Amino acid sequence: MGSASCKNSKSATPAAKNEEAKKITIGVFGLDDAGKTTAVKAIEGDPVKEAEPTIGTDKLMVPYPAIGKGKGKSKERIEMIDVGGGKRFRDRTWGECYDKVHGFIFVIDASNKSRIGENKTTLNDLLDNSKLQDKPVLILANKQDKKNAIKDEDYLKDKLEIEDLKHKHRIEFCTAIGKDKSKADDAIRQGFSWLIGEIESDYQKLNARVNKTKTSTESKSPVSTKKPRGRLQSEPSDMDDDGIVYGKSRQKSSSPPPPSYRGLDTRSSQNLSTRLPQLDINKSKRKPTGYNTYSDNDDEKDGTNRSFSRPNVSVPMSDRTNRAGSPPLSSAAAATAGFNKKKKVVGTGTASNYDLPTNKSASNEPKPFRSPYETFPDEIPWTPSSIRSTKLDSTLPSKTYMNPPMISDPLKRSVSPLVRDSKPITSTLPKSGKTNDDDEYGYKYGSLSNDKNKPSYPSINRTKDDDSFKYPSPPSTTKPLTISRKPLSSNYDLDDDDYGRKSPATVRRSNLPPPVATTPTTTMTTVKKTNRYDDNSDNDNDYYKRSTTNTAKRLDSDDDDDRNKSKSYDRLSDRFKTKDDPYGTTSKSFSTKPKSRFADDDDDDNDKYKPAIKTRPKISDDDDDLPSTSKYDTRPKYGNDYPTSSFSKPTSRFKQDDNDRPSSPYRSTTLPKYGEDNRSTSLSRFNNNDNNRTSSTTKPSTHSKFSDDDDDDRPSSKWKPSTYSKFDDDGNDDRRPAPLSKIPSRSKLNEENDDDNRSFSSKKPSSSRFDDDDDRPTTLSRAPSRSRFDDDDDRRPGTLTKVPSRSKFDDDDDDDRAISSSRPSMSKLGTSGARNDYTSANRSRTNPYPDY
Ligand SMILES: Nc1nc2c(ncn2[C@@H]2O[C@H](COP(=O)(O)OP(=O)(O)OP(=O)(O)O)[C@@H](O)[C@H]2O)c(=O)[nH]1
Ligand SMILES: [Mg+2]
Repeated sequence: MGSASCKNSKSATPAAKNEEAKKITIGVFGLDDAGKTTAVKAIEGDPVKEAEPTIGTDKLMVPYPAIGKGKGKSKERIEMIDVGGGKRFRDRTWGECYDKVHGFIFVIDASNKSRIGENKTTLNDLLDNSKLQDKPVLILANKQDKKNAIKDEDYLKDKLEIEDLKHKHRIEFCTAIGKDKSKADDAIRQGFSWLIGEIESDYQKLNARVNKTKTSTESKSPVSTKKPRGRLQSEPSDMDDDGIVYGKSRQKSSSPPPPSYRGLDTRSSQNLSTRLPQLDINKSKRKPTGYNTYSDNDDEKDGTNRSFSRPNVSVPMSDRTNRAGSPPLSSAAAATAGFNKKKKVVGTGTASNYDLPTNKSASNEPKPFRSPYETFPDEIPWTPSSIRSTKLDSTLPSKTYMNPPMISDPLKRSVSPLVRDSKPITSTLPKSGKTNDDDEYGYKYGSLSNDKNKPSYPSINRTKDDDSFKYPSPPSTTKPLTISRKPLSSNYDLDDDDYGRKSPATVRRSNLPPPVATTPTTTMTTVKKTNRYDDNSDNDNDYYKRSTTNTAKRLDSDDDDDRNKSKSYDRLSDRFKTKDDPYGTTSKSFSTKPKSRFADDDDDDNDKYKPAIKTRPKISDDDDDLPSTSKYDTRPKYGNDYPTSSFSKPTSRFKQDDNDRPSSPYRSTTLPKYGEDNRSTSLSRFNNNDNNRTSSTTKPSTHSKFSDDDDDDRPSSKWKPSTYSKFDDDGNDDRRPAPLSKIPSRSKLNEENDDDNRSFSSKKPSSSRFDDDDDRPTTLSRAPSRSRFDDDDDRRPGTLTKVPSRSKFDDDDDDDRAISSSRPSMSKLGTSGARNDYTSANRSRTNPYPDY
């Protein structure tokens, strides 16, 4: 049994001018997995139960059937051309065999009704082909051993649309797999005998055609001999080139065009024949993986349940898994197909190019969608916080947080935690108002150095955002402070002012001894904090936490700082100067800080800070929440954000929060460390003023002083308590992952929030922008605009983004009040209408400076 291509078979098929030397060639066609090879093996007298998928074409010699005219001529052999049924083969290699066969067999998997249409199309294409017309065809309805196999001839004819077929044909219902090793299925044998008999009956004519094609130029371009479909439709003539009358005039206006015409593969067999390298079956078999002849479209469409246990077969999985039997293409197969297809499309169609996709597709494993992120183990954006936190815990060394290098870092020592507060007056948000997290992060961290060159964020936008944040409620009369400030001073200015006022606490903080001792604590705190927020589902949570009544400003500033750390430095000095900042020292140190530091925050590249960053891996978990690229970068941002957010919460909450906090484990750890300093400071501050609180929180998280890690760590310890408590009360816990959230009414809150947000957004023109954010699942929404955060909230269950938005904050507060019984004062604010009241109340309560 030979295995050679059709072209090679020419030389192997002698001319049959002599009756004694008559040679008959039979083509065996059919879809993949139909049982062609199995049937051939049965005819050969070597039935098999499992045949290998055929790649390209295969040839073998079978004896004349025991019955029929051939009986007694055992010495002669019938050449069987067994073709691969995959679509790629249908399109490329089948046509090369049409003119070489005296008759053909079409095998159908009668048990696979899902492919009956494909069978119909394929069969009709064959019948329409001029090279096959007038040639007898044996249709084997195979796999009759299967219960669902089509057993009715009329039904099958109807499905195949061959009811009126005048072609010499016969249908046999058979089972090709070998039940009896000694002989083939009777139906197959009988059918094959019939076929041979028909060929022999018209052998001269048929053989003349075969011989003619051997010498004709047409044989070199099989498709050229294929009758155009239009001709078939327009010309009912059944006469072919040889004057043979076809049994049926096939006008199938309703039937789809042949595969090569259907545009499924624009590379028709003709084109492919000129473009593709000659298929080398042997070569293919020697190299099980990566057949050069495989095309993207091959077989992918063909579903199949076939299990390929054939060891030596090198058929790509995409080919094998799509055999008849499984109608739809599996997602994996589809992905693979698409993958291969793209690769194949690329290139000039040279042989080498065709090899590319094949070789690469040898690993037909579909690529993960986020493969680009795979390299960042910490970037699993939506990993359950519980897992992450656990991971962090396990990974966190107990005392390794004492990061000697960090401590030794003069910058970190010198920089006061308040640096965070010193924010650039001008924030640089993307002009376009991008809300894409990736962009944002990249903007912030990835290309921070480049940000300077970028156009600064329009002050108008920023003002809007700030306004929205600062004044969650309509610019109520109650708060002249916020209103007046808004126009008068930039957001940062406002912050500065707040700072200065809050500064008592802040000052104390700044005066606190260098973070040498606290640094480790800070780090640790950061980690915990991160976990906690991670639990809360990421950035959004952080924002949420921030989202206190008046926090908006700070959030904005924080956001800006995060984005434009480098810029902020430059402007810090100015800011402090103008603002009469009691932290001039801090500002100086901050300004003096090298950008590299920020760069470090951004990229972690800074060796200088790396020691401190040791804890980063942990921190990175926080980053996991962020789908965007910046793993570590995000952290500093959070750190900053947190402090800001912590702002609005009253001190009383803070205490509650400590108890209520789901992430208490961290707290306990962090709080003691910070200790003493942070707490006392923050508490006192908070007691006095919500704003102060914000400052306190923010300070620890200041970027400038602390590296990213530092920032994170610090703020966490201090601000956490306040933030937590607040959020807990507010119901921000809802955002947090389930394990942490203690608030039962989370869903409710979310809903309410969502509703509120919508309404709110609708009110404000800026909301549209945020609507856009809805589309973006990522956290970009950090932008101060509230609507955006609202959107984010909707999208991200546990995201931080909500925090900054005023409306949301209001909503949260309302919700919290309504829900949380723990805070009686808040409960009264339960309704949305109470927002204003609540806000005002907060202001009155929290704002120590009514004049503002
Ligand atoms: N149950 C059952 N399975 C069969 C029968 N004939 C073939 N098969 C199985 O169907 C699968 C495909 O058989 P093949 O002979 O390789 O089919 P093919 O048409 O040659 O497939 P390609 O070479 O890929 O075009 C194998 O697993 C066979 O064992 C049959 O009559 N009954
Ligand atoms: Mg086969």
